[in-house]
Amino acid sequence: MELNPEQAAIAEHLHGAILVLAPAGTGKTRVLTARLIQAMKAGFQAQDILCLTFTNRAAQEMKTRVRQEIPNQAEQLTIKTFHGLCAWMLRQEATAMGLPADFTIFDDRDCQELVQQIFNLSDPRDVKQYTSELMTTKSRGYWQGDDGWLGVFRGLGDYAPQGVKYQLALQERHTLDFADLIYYVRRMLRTDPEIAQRWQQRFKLLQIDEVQDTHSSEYEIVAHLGRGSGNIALIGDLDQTIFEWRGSEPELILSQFRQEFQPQVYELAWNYRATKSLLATADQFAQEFANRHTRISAAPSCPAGPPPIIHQAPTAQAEAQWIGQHIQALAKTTPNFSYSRTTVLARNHFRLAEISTTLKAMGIPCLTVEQFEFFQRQEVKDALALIRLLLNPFDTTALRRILLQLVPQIGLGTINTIQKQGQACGLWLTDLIDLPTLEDGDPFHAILQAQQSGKIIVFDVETTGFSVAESEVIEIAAQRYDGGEHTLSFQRFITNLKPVGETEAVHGYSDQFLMIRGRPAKEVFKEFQRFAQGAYWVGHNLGFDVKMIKAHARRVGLELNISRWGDTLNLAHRFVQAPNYKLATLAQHFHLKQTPTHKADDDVRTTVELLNCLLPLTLPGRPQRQALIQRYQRQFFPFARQLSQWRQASDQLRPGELIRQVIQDSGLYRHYSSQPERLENLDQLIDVFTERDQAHLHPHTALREIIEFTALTRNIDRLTQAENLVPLITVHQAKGLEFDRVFVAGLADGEFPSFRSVQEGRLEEEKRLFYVALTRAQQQLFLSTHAQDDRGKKAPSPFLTALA
Ligand SMILES: Nc1ncnc2c1ncn2[C@@H]1O[C@H](COP(=O)(O)OP(=O)(O)OP(=O)(O)O)[C@@H](O)[C@H]1O
Repeated sequence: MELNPEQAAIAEHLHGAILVLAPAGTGKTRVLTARLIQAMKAGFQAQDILCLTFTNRAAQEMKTRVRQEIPNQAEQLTIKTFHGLCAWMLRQEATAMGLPADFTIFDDRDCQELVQQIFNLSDPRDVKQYTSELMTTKSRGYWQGDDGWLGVFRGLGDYAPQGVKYQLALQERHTLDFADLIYYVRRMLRTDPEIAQRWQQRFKLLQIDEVQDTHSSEYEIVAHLGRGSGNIALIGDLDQTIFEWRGSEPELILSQFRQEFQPQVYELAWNYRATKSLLATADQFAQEFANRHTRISAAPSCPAGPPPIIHQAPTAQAEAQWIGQHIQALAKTTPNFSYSRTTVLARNHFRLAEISTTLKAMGIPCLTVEQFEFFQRQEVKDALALIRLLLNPFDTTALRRILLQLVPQIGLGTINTIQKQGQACGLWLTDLIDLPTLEDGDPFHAILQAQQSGKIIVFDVETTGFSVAESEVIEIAAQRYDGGEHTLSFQRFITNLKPVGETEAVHGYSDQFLMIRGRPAKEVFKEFQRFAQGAYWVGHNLGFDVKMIKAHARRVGLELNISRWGDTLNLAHRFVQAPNYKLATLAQHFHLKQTPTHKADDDVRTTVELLNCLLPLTLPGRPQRQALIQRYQRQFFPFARQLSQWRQASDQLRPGELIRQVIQDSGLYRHYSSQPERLENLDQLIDVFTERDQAHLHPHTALREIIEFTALTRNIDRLTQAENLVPLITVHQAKGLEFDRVFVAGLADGEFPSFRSVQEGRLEEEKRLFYVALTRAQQQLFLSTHAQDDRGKKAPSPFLTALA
């Protein structure tokens, strides 16, 4: 990869802190990629490097480029978005944080649906606004006092109690929203010194792209991770700050970074992206900024190029046609014309939707806003909800969706009654899709019965990681529980086959210790099976442990029969209001004698005591729960049976095969049989699941990774150059991208700059947004507007006037 001397100096500066602030098109992304390669050549291990990008698409592109140069190491690099990084960290630390280890992630729409229910809203604009406020408050907030979530949501004023309700609903569903990802990581790093220190030592080299759009809570995490090695690079362009409305605080972050890390500052002067003429236009416009940070200069190799074409059409329809005609002409006259190298940008989705209708009618292949939102499409969301429910049996939001769409005998009235009446007695809607619960008539029937006959075993395991296919169980501790009096205990170490590596810091057992004290896995599993024979298994936050122990036993040729088990985390979620659900917090809440220590046998003793406190809490609501189940069980049985069959299949089938079967059996094809486009999308979804399957992972882990991808992925991540279609995208989405030809449409006053942003005092950010639009073009730029729409005359944008 060719670099100029300034770029090369940055790529080679690997030790210590650096700050690169440089204008659009000067090769920041190129340098970051080159720097990763350089670091590995200089001896940094790929697994010690962290690179944060703004989109999954950018992360993917960077990985692909590194792979071309250093094929066998690229996979070990951690190149992620902020949310991807946090999800990955929390997955590893979930148990210590009192979060369910099998949590799933809610996308924006799921959050909005929940907000709509909890805040009882009808106007979609209100739903969006409330959701956004909730998220901002949470990702900024930190809870210091004893008032728990109420403290976090204090900023919401009178609505704080609803904020708490929303949070409890997430908790019940074993899901985290995007703001939770940031929130929990910050809390973890602030409150758990052991974990904080471990993470501080985790990476030896860090680089963060697009720093201008980073929140200070995100910076807090990055700064923490960077403090260990001090090798941290921040890169960005203050003139392209376009997310302050969503809470980014670039000036504050940079001043903190300068103060703490004393970075060497680099600048990049030459723009390699565009023609001299287009750069002169961008430069002219940037003079409008109240506070300009960088100067833009054309690299000597840049061609002169034509000036931008500016056009005012009489109507919006005529403007769209003008764009279409130009694209058609370009396609005819340009050798090797590629539709995907031409884009239409606009300030809002409405304008793009209008233009896409016209372009489609003119036969121009284009990728519309709707197509970008693939994972949000109704039929796709239906199929994803089914899979989510397989992975996470507590996902009430997914269940509500499925019941309303696919189970005709269950309507909103039934769902609301169960949820409302269930709240008072500890019954959840998701209990009604659990076959054993339907058969027993109460979710706690089996555990209460096992308690009476002294047939509960409480257990805990230590493992070498969180990969179901690869990690090993290295310790099992268990106690037979008979009401707390007489206990028979079990405790064994297992010799590991692969080195424990970094996980030693978590469980404290070295390879050497396990070699001396451990025994072969198969022997230990067999003994444990004998010990636990006929008992009901219980543990704290053990959804993940059960998967691990089953998978490990299967690898050594043993089928462990753990069909039913109970979780004290689940009991606590239903019957205890605690600031969090870590074992230690609950031990404190109930004043238990035994406190947990992270050692499996101590934790088992604590869990036994905890169970003693929790089981009596299930008794008062028992008659109401039984009555509710009896009333509705017939309606739920067929779906519960179906789900149980899929769940069994999910242990064996690869994700692509599983989703195909689920889509077929669920009746989704039938449901959408009259809408071929939706059927096509379902088939496309099967393709996504097949393509993204990582064959080396356990089917469950692979499935979870894909579901996480569908939640974390942003619209723009689906933009691929391979499909030869003109992408129609908002300017915000175009950040970091480049195209041969760019059309910026809807440049009317009130639309761009947006009326609302100007009203709210964000004209400067609108200017920067327009600057981002101008700097996406490599060869040609078309700026257009219209003189009139349904509501009357429209003046050209002042941004256009500034270019005249
Ligand atoms: N030294 C170089 N020689 C030739 N081309 C270069 C050089 N450096 C960068 N480029 C090209 O210039 C273009 C812009 O580079 P890149 O996308 O890395 O810039 P950037 O600073 O990240 O831009 P932005 O801030 O707008 O996202 C790309 O097409 C890249 O390949």
